[in-house]
Amino acid sequence: MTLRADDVWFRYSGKSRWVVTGVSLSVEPGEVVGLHGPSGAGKSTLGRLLSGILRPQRGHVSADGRAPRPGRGTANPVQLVSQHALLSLDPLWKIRRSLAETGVGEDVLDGLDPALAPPALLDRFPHEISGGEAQRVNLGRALLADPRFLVADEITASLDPISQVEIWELVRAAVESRRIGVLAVSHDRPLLDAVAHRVLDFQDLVDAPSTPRGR
Ligand SMILES: Nc1ncnc2c1ncn2[C@@H]1O[C@H](COP(=O)(O)OP(=O)(O)OP(=O)(O)O)[C@@H](O)[C@H]1O
Repeated sequence: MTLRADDVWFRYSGKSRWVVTGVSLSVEPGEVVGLHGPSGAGKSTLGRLLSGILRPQRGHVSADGRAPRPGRGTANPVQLVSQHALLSLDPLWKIRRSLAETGVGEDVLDGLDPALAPPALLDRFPHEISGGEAQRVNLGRALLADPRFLVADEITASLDPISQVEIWELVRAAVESRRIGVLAVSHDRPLLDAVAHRVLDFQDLVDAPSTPRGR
């Protein structure tokens, strides 16, 4: 079971520049791989490709040999968690309902690991919780979907230091107890050095020519 990108090329429209140019990488179960690079390089785009939200125009993405697909009845084995936790939560739904969206019954949530479904937050709306709490809920929702891989895109970029530590402890616990693989995307190199087993530089992954051969 490996999350793989094989010679992946992507651009947002036919006339725009290629954002992801010939990228190959792999993430193994139980491994945290850091992805570092400057703003605008294409890290988030690669994260969306790896979680199946975007499809490459060339090359392949696979998790356990199959393309990850969000929203096809069964839970996506590659869950994406992004920086903007509050935007990921429906403002009209209580946290309980957002977490239950993963397929866990709303009534079952009270008995689950409080780290994933914090009891004090379940009956609040998103506007009634802090940014750190929202990111904890967002991460809990991704983990309740029982993924094999997590793409964590700047998940603590806008949080205070204590919330940052709490969130990364939760990720590391999931890596160790469930052996999920994590791609941790950030432009904060010291953070990646602290949380990842190895760190890739986006610039080292991209193919030198800015268009795929044969086009
Ligand atoms: N939905 C979109 N439509 C068109 N272009 C986009 C879209 N999303 C991103 N881009 C462009 O793709 C390029 C890469 O963006 P991306 O968000 O992947 O970079 P990033 O490395 O994650 O940057 P940051 O660290 O600032 O989040 C940028 O030039 C951006 O303007």
